[in-house]
Amino acid sequence: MARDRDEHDRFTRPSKHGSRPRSKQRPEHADAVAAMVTGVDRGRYTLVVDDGGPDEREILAMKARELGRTRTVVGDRVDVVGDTSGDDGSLARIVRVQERTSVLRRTADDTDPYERIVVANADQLVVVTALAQPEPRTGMIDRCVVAAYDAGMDVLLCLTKADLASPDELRDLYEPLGVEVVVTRRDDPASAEEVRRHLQDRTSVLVGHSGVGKSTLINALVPDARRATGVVNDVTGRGRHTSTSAVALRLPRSPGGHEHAGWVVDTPGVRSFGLAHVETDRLLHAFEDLDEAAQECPRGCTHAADAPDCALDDWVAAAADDETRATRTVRLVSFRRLLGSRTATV
Ligand SMILES: Nc1nc2c(ncn2[C@@H]2O[C@H](COP(=O)(O)OP(=O)(O)OP(=O)(O)O)[C@@H](O)[C@H]2O)c(=O)[nH]1
Ligand SMILES: [Zn+2]
Repeated sequence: MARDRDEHDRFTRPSKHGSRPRSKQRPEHADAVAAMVTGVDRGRYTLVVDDGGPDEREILAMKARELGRTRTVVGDRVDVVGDTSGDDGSLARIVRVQERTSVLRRTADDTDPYERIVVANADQLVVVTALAQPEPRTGMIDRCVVAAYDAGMDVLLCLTKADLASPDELRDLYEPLGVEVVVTRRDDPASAEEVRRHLQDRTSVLVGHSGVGKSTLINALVPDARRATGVVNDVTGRGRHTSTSAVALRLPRSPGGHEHAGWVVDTPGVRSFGLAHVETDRLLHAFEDLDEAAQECPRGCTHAADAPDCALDDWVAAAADDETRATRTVRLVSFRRLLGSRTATV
């Protein structure tokens, strides 16, 4: 499978470039400052330095030429040199990108060989879906779950507009996959609080289709975020938030509380996840029980419903009682649904 070599190598073989300084590095880099990327706009990076500390500040930076093609995305931990004061007009230089703990990727569509990194170092993907207006689309949710599990991230399914329809069906569909579910409605501030508890101390990426209430939710969580809500002008789209790149927003600290309240990354440009880069085995790792059972599968088993001698079917059949069998069946059917979503069109 074709990949963006540069990014792939950095992620899976960090030892090649390593964190040890390379010989051609200039001595000034020894006193580089650590920072996190919170926004990217046409080659200019917004960073936060001393996150949660006494000298916390936002600075602007560009990439040092020596970084070459290495892509830098929101969530990246980087080292910067130069003017890191954050004063008006100051500009620092990013000289290193630290190894990533997670990489949320997508391909533009399922036949596109080029994958893009959406966000680095995030813990959880929050899939915002309206219970009605617009109708929920399980194909889209499935693809988000696959992308998250492939990245090694947890999934929180946030079901909005609970005043319009019941969440029960979707809950039953996603809880067996290990997905946590929260239900919200605009007129119930306690529901936003529950979402906030799930976001505490973590970096979460929010995705959702237009109109699902994502901006409404973000504004409730991050009061100074000012994400544009509602349709302003159908023809020109003017008056809407026009940014299409990801941006990290800090959750406000609770009074007297945490040093780090967590980050939410809004991704206005991401409407769906192409999954051409996802490998079955990586997806399987997100399901511990299935992963273990699949050790008995024939070599090269696809684990699909029509795969001959797939040990996952034996695992269901070998259940000690009806209840266990029912639970295992739901797990396997759900997993196979996700497998299928890699090639389904939405
Ligand atoms: N009935 C109901 N409507 C809601 C709820 N939350 C948001 N809405 C409405 O749904 C519409 C879309 O909300 P937004 O927050 O703008 O949705 P969005 O997902 O950010 O969509 P874009 O702005 O197009 O990206 C608005 O008219 C909101 O007022 C809710 O809990 N119940
Ligand atoms: Zn199998």
